[in-house]
Amino acid sequence: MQILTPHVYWAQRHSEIFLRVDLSDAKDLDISVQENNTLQFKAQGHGAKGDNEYKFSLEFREPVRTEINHKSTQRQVDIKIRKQEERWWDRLTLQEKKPLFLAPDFDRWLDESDAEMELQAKEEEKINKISVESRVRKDPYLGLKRGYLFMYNLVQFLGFSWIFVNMTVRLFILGQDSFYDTFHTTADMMYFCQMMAVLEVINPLLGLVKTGFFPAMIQVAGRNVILFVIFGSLEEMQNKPVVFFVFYLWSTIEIFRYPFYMLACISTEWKLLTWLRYSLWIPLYPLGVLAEAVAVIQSLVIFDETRMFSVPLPALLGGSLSFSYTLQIYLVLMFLGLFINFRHLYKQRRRRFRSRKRKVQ
Ligand SMILES: CCCCCCCCCCCCC/C=C/C(=O)SCCNC(=O)CCNC(=O)[C@H](O)C(C)(C)COP(=O)(O)OP(=O)(O)OC[C@H]1O[C@@H](n2cnc3c(N)ncnc32)[C@H](O)[C@@H]1OP(=O)(O)O
Repeated sequence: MQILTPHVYWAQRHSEIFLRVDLSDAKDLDISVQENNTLQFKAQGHGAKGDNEYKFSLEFREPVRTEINHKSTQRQVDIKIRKQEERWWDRLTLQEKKPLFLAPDFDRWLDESDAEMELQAKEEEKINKISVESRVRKDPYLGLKRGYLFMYNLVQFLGFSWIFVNMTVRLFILGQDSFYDTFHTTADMMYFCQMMAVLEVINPLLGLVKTGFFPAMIQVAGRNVILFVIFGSLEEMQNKPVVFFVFYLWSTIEIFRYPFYMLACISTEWKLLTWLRYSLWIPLYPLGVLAEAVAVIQSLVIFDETRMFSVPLPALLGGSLSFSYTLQIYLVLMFLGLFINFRHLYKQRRRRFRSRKRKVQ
């Protein structure tokens, strides 16, 4: 029996070499890497010259590991050999002249930069897998937390949408007259939503969201002072047009903010919604605080007249200290709060759009 050389096709990656030996139904395989860094191949099979014993040897360009991975199929023998060092080789063999039986395996062939990209993609995939696995392992309650947040955001979204739609419809039907009974038609829902919003201060404390505790506190406390103390406790304030402006400005941002959070809970993003969530506050926040300041100023006289919440003082000091003094201090705090939250939202906006830009690049 003649001993022949089969056709061998090769390709490489930074860490390994792939050889495809064109031999079908190969048996009695004897494949090894000798100490002189040479691959010895011998097998019985069906090749270009029919059934025969085929053999070849290849002295590699650089050291390889001696362990070999091979698989014989009906059509070919696949061999995988690991390089000793992860490096790109400019050719397979030590000898410069390519053996006649050797050719590139174009099914697997990649040039160096493509192989680097493939390597990078594999690395990224590995890192992503590890980070997802470790997140799931670290936090077995992730699903529960997301479910809770989704429901919370959904309820808030429905509440604020109801207020917004109700006010808009009344504005179209009644025109300016609708300004005067905003409180009586929407206050219950606003009470409900704003009481629920206390959870927005608790959520970051429990580590459920990445929001800063302080900005959330300023936001919730600021609104609740206006809603419960100024509008809720003074009947004289309840039919003033300022209620309309305050409620309308609050609900306008919330009908975009809560759906944005809902999508975040299911790892989804709508670009337009994200843009609205991180842009609408620019006009709405100062207008909202301005409307709230008008409400506080209008209430000062009423608190002075009714002496509601006034602090009793000895007769020598005038009998009582009107709550309006506290509110005057609060007015200053409001603009301080506006500054803190404006800066916070500005940073959030930059972070959000900068990271999106980076992802696009
Ligand atoms: C000692 C008491 C002092 C009191 C002093 C009071 C002074 C008061 C002065 C101020 C008064 C303000 C009154 C308010 C007026 C108005 O509202 S006017 C209308 C316009 N208003 C707005 O635009 C503000 C809307 N509100 C907010 O944006 C927030 O409440 C905020 C706290 C101010 C900022 O939000 P924040 O959560 O920090 O930013 P985000 O980028 O949206 O979120 C950060 C990450 O957290 C995730 N997340 C947050 N919440 C949730 C949630 N519920 N569900 C799911 N996920 C959530 C969010 O997705 C972000 O995650 P990443 O995208 O991965 O970063």
